[in-house]
Amino acid sequence: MQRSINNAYSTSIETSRIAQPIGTALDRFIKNHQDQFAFASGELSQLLRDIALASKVVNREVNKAGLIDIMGAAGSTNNTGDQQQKLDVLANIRFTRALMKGGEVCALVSEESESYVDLNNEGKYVIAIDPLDGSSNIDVNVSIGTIFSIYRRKSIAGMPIQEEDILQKGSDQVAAGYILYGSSTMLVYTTGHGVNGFTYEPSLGEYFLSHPDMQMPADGKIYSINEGSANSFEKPVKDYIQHCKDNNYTARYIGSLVADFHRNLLKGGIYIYPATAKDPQGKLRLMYECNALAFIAEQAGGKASSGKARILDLEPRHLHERTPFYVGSKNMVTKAESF
Ligand SMILES: O=P(O)(O)OC[C@H]1O[C@](O)(COP(=O)(O)O)[C@@H](O)[C@@H]1O
Repeated sequence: MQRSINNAYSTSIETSRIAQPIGTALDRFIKNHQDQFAFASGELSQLLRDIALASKVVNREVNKAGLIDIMGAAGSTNNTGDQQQKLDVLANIRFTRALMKGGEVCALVSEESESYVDLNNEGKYVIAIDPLDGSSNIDVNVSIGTIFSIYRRKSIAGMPIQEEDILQKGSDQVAAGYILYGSSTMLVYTTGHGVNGFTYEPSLGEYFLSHPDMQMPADGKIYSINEGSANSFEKPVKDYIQHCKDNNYTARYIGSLVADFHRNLLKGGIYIYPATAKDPQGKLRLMYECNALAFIAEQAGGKASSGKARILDLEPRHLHERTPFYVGSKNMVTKAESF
């Protein structure tokens, strides 16, 4: 692909990947993108704006978490037995409220809710969200994130929500993304036409295009896995880790999925959360952690696998289903699978 002379612009690979200058405000970017699609109703655009707005509120809470009594455990556990952090609960409330008010979403699947939440029966979209991922890092001021997947409902708007609306394969996503609350706050998302990253400018309260048309290097030298659980890894995983060490790869593991994924997206690398004795199905949840990152990885030229199958082809059987997760640079994931 021949990059345009002025690198400030992302050159269009397909007509649907649109050229927009770095610094374009998110709102403008979404509008320009929508204009590419004659029949676009604007509801998906508004939904993306609602998510961006809620993330600004959550970002403000995260940034001042140390000052207000929002640190630490909420004293409750979520449906998969994770100790809920106060910020988890708050983030869940913020996103649920924003999506309820917006009106585009008929049902919400959240890590923090046992079953899905009916929002607006007339809504055309279903959203699966991990409001605050990596929450065990909140108290120690390590980067955390929000992960979201957007699907079009299958049943007719206005009708009661059906299981087919909720349990959709990752390949049915119409959009997906994450917000990284790190040294700077970034929103990275795809609507199936490439991946773009926006950096939040708090003094202006707006996201601006900073990483157009993100491409994941096909190869890398970074592997991200919690080797603390290595004793219970299956042999293929142990062999792949040894392969990484034999090739002098660098081990990097923040223990915050969005932060580890984002680094590998930019630099090349592989993130692995395999099956372990403690989590025989892996720890990460298919519907609101893995599907979104798999969609982004593939849209950026990377790959995502359960070790045996393409993540986006997995049929979810229940809301909080877990899966082993291998995601990152295409050749590294293929190599890991070969073991
Ligand atoms: O501590 P472990 O077992 O390595 O797990 C860390 C992983 O779990 C997560 O924290 C996900 O769990 P939460 O969504 O409950 O935070 C990921 O962000 C991270 O990559």
